[in-house]
Amino acid sequence: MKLRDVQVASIGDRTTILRSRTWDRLKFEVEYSLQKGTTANSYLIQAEKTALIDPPGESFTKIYLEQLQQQLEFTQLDYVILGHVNPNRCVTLKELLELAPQITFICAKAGAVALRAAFPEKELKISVAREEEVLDLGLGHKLQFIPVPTSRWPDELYTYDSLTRILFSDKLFGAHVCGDEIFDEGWKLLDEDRRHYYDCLHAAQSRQVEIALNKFTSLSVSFYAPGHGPLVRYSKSRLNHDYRLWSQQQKERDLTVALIYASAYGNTGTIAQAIAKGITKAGVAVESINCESAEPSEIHALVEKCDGFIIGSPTLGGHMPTQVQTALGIVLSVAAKNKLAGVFGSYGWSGEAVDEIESKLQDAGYHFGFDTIRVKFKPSDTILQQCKEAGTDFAQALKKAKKIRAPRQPISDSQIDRTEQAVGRIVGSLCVVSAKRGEVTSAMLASWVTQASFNPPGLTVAVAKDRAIESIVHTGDEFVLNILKEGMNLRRHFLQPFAPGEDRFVGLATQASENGCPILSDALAYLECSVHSRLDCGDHWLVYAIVNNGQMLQPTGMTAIHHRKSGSQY
Ligand SMILES: Cc1cc2nc3c(=O)[nH]c(=O)nc-3n(C[C@H](O)[C@H](O)[C@H](O)COP(=O)(O)O)c2cc1C
Repeated sequence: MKLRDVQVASIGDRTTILRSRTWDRLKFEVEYSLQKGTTANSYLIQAEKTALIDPPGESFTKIYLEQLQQQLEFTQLDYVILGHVNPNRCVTLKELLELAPQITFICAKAGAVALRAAFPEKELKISVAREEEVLDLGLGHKLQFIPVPTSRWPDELYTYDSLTRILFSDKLFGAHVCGDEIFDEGWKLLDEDRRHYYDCLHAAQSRQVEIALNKFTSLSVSFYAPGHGPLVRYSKSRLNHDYRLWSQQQKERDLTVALIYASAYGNTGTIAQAIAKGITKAGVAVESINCESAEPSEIHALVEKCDGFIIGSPTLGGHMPTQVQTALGIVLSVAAKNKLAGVFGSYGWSGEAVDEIESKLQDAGYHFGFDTIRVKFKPSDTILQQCKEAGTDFAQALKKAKKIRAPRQPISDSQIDRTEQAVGRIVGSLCVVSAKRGEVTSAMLASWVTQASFNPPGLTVAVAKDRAIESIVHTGDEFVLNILKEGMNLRRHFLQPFAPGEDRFVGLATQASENGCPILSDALAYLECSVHSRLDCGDHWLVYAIVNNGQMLQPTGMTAIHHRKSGSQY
């Protein structure tokens, strides 16, 4: 199998897709954590004028430009339309400009600022896209532009071709999966990837996503052409509906965290995304604000209404950027002292910005929901997992505080729900699920385990959505189910609280299984499993796994069983 290539296909009148494909994980960002590769989709419209939409980032620069050269004469390229501008994409743009210096860039206003900053030495031709304007490429191809600024991409821009009725939707409706299918014929299999993509990229800006969705309701769209993954034709209305539903669900959460950050080169942004994922998976909403593009009044309003806030900043020239300084000033003057705080940031060598934010918040008397996160340059996969867990800890602390603040109801025996008592009579085998994906290892105690099929041999485990291990037991992942022996004390070990990223196997005898996940040597038996699918069950994922291999570790002994008084607890 090729590791990277560019697939080219016609998708409409004079319209070609160039899909830069990788079957490997592209980057260490949470959005790629399902490790199914991705495609960076670029589009070419060749009418009387020629327009290229969204060239990929530097991972594909060379192979992409080679393919593009086979589709056109570079001297004939009139426009390059940018759904958003980032440093990664600018690497490709730089080479493209060498080959086609005549091009005019079309992007949103914030994109124009970013482009000029990326190429200070060049006299770029830039046309700022405005909603009411139409770009006529000739032969019926009239392009309409839809600026949809969000906190993560203040320069986000969609493009609509009124002839083919394709909506080029950049970050909206994508998925990080790689394959040969250009369209979404197999969309039912994409559910988990699409949801993961939404959770990573859009859940923390769901308000803006709703505004974006409303911006093209009046357009008749034949299909959506996103920046990543399959084109959306067969599941167009379903995905639109899902995005609305997921955004609505974010709005209905009881608790909200304000995530306020800036990121010049993307590293602090990557950390922010991991923290946000950890918070949202615990059922708490995140509203993110990019200090560089937000109005002070917007920051003020969010800080006032949020239940907790987290501030992130890079260190540049020994300081935090002025926009972060302004935001910090607003936070210090507006946020009530009982709001939970958090600080994070990427730095190169000295990291003054994070220290300064932390000490100012400390001096002002705020309590912190996690230990301040300092990351040297780019976060690794292990660090991202820690950031996610820190986010989950933060969300759990907020939920706990809310419960404490709620007035206590006097409890009498008669009020204990009889149904709960009855549900509590369901028992399960006490097990430890251990999983490893790349560098990341995790484990959890599980008693909601049961055999689910004979052929293939299969079982289900219910995993609470806010468990650290949840993010590494997706479809296709592997784990070991360690079945505990009655009378052993392993249970107590796994019940203790673990800090984000802490090794959960310290002090325990373990051995590696064939699938790489730790086996507890003191377990009664173990099973090596691969995750077949996951069912969304309220606050838990029901993970169905196929057993590939298993062994008794002790010839005698009974399975430990967990008896409960109530179905409202494990
Ligand atoms: C112009 C410039 C100045 C920097 N100054 C500092 C500094 O004073 N101290 C430090 O620890 N890192 C410094 N760095 C490193 C950045 O903090 C580091 O690259 C960080 O990952 C940037 O985060 P971001 O990608 O979120 O913008 C500097 C980087 C640049 C480009």
